[in-house]
Amino acid sequence: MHIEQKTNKVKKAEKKQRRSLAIIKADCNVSQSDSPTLYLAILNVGLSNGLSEEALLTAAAATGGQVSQVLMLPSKSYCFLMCTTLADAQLVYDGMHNRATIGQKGAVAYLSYVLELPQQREENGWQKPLPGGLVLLPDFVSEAEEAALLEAIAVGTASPTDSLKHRQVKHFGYEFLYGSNNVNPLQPLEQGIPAACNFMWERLELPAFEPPDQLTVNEYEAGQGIPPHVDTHSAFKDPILSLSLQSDVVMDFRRGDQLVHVLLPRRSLLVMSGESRYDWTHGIRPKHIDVVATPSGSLTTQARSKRTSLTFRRLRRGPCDCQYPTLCDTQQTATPQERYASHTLATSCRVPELF
Ligand SMILES: O=C(O)CCC(=O)C(=O)O
Ligand SMILES: [Fe+2]
Repeated sequence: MHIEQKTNKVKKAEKKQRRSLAIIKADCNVSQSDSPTLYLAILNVGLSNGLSEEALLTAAAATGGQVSQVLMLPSKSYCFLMCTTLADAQLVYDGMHNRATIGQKGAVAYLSYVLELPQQREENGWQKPLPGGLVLLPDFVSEAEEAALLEAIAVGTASPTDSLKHRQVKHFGYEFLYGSNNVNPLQPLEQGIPAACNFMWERLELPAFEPPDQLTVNEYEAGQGIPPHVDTHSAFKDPILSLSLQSDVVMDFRRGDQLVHVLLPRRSLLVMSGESRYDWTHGIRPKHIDVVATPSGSLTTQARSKRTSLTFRRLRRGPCDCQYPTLCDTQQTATPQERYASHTLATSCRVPELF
């Protein structure tokens, strides 16, 4: 009886596998391989039936096999992995084939070795150089300094805490107005940037650095994020600084069809200047688990916890004169008169649905 049941399970798997392999051959021109390869097709589960990249990587990691690339295809009930070595691919195959119930309603994954990955439509955002002008300074503050900063921003805020759709914010120096994506330079808040932050400016060692006069504190619960946006050009100068406290997170930078993932470790400072400040959007996807690259280049998952970020900026007080017109609210203004007026009017950013 037991053997009979097992045979049925194997038969069902083989049937599903054959059907799915015919589909990926037709869809992506990818062929099955009878002997192990680095490439695995994950059949019967995919984006179309609720499988996430994180859930797939978590299941693969549980087999002990290392994965170096994931390819999820929109609206498909299959996806692909590339493993780091053949031994890794075999571990993932043996550990997941006809075992891993990672799809919706416990749908089981069937695996098959394939000769190659399909022609990639989505870029792999991990193997890319950082956008120009983006600098990440790990361990910029110590744990003791992190605790002192959290204490300093928790007390005596002049602006009330705002509860945005997806996160909590507080402002110092000037309030950031989410309706217009701008600040009113004529209305400083009673409370400026806490003096406890000042030790950071010397540590930066940036020539001709003007200390910031505006601070936005974002508090993200695990699973919360911020939509892709560019900080309004006419509102703030270059650079923009973002200090990550309490949790690591992955920030995505995008320009046209380019995508670069940047892991922001807890206690690191991100300096956005030049191209990265003006010509790329930045955002954080609302997820509980991040996919991150390991030093050896393979991919793994990492759970987020509550993160507090401190974004330090300096008001521009005039139109923007950057070299990057695409996302520049000043340069996208229609007439010279409007261009002149843009530094007094609250202008909205060109990236819609910002916050
Ligand atoms: O949380 C962060 O590091 C980024 C916040 C941000 O981009 C902003 O407030 O404009
Ligand atoms: Fe921003």
